[in-house]
Amino acid sequence: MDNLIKIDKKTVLERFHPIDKYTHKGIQGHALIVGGSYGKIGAPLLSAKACLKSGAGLVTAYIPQCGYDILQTGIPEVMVETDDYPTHITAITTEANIRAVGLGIGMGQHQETQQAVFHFLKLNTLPLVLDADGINIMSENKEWLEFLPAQTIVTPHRKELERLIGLWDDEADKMKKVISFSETYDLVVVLKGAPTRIVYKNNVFENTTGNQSLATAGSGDVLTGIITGLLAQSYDPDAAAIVGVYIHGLTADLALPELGYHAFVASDIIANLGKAFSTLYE
Ligand SMILES: NC(=O)C1=CN([C@@H]2O[C@H](COP(=O)(O)OP(=O)(O)OC[C@H]3O[C@@H](n4cnc5c(N)ncnc54)[C@H](OP(=O)(O)O)[C@@H]3O)[C@@H](O)[C@H]2O)[C@@H](O)CC1
Ligand SMILES: Nc1ncnc2c1ncn2[C@@H]1O[C@H](COP(=O)(O)OP(=O)(O)O)[C@@H](O)[C@H]1O
Ligand SMILES: [Mg+2]
Repeated sequence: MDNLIKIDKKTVLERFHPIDKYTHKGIQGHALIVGGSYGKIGAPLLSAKACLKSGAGLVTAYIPQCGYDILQTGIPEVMVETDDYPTHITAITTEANIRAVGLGIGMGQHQETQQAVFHFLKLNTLPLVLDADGINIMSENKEWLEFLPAQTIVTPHRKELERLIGLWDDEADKMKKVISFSETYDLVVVLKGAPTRIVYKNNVFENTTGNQSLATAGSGDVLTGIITGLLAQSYDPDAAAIVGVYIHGLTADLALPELGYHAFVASDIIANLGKAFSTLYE
């Protein structure tokens, strides 16, 4: 592919914003993580934690009631707003002054949740990351793609992509279809995999960090949190995606000597975020 740009340290440093000495949490931005359902509260917990540990000043998780104690105990730094319903999300509202939203992880596709997404999208103008069931719900309601703000970031794995754009013949056909999809709806598409590629405005970026340790439950939920955290810090959406996938992959490379390929879990991505971001200051 002739327009392929490698995501390496140089590409990332061109887009990275070091944290200013005189910043405060208001400047660092307030992110909203929307997701979770009964049995899948771990997803927003991991995502919200990763979001905060990627530099967002404040993070609120919007989850169904059943996740309240879990979130508040799992990460006391994160604020929580709950839906009126116990097991899944039925409305998406917040009192907070939010700068970026990550939506869909562990959320399920209950009919009421789909309606909640519809009403949210009709009013929302905030920068947005859509993952997991956020993507699956769009696949079930393709006419809603029109409501997405410009440069919304979508982060499908292979199956989620197939639901969203349909099957492709081969790799070249897939990239052609994704580029066209990205242009039609003005989306930053993060094609998760080995390697992860990012498609935006006819440019294709390919990540150089990460390894098979990342093939573990919740690693995509963590990526959503990282990218949402960067968006909350006012990164351009394509830059947030590029810096996010690089840092996410780098955590697995840095942890490899200690954890190997087997013992690495999604929480280890979060545990290694500090080391990964620090390499950008060296
Ligand atoms: N602790 C929690 O709360 C967790 C909650 N989670 C939440 O669960 C929900 C369901 O998400 P999900 O991705 O597991 O299900 P789904 O979209 O049906 O995909 C399954 C099929 O797709 C494929 N496939 C999957 N990954 C692929 C990849 N990387 N690369 C390529 N292919 C891949 C694979 O298909 P196969 O290869 O077998 O044909 C597989 O059978 C979602 O809301 C999520 O946030 C999870 O994050 C886990 C931790
Ligand atoms: N073999 C691999 N090599 C590199 N990265 C991988 C590999 N397998 C999975 N990943 C990464 O792990 C993440 C998996 O995301 P996803 O499938 O959404 O997980 P989950 O839904 O369980 O959170 C993606 O960022 C993907 O690129
Ligand atoms: Mg996922």
